[in-house]
Amino acid sequence: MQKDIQEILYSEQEIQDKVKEMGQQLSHDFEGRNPLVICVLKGAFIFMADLVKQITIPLELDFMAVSSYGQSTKSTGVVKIIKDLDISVEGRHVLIVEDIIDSGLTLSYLIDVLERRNALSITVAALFDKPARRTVDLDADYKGFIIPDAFVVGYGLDYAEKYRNLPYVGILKPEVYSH
Ligand SMILES: O=P(O)(O)OC[C@H]1O[C@H](OP(=O)(O)OP(=O)(O)O)[C@H](O)[C@@H]1O
Ligand code: HPA
Ligand SMILES: [Mg+2]
Repeated sequence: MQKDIQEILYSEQEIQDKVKEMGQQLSHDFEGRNPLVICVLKGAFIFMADLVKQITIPLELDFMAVSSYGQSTKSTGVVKIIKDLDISVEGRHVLIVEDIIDSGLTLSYLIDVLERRNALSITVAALFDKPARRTVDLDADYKGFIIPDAFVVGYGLDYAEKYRNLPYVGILKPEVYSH
């Protein structure tokens, strides 16, 4: 796997430090609100697991699986719900946990769905933000790292379902997906 990585952007330690900082901030900001924390599968599964361990207030969590990239490094533009939530968002303070915001299509679709289901508030925490690729006007409330316009993998992020188990985040060598 390592041989397919062009450059490591953030080490395991740098990611852990950032996640801790985000968890502390969220613990403060969501005090008394019993948030429903939603993990956007599959990419956010590691971030979610690490983040909730750093949040010290009561919360509930749930999972939603959506997909739009499939076997490609470009969004298909069609966001599909593969697994829906079990817990109702109606009247709840919702915190969406995402690994990355790229085009913004996934999140704008999700926010729209949750608004129509009458969530009381919707907040987004994303570990990585790639603003150069945005096609919709959208910003996260809590952002970990701003990254360059490159396809990245690791720490939950995949290319064609691979590399999710790398403990760091790196840029995938273009020759891995360009043939
Ligand atoms: O801002 P966008 O351009 O919509 O890209 C971001 C989304 O794309 C990835 O999910 P993907 O569809 O690859 O599913 P996965 O999480 O199962 O890998 C990633 O995990 C985000 O959810
Ligand atoms: N890497 C992996 N998955 C993604 C990316 C990325 O850079 N952008 C959107 N989904
Ligand atoms: Mg993916």
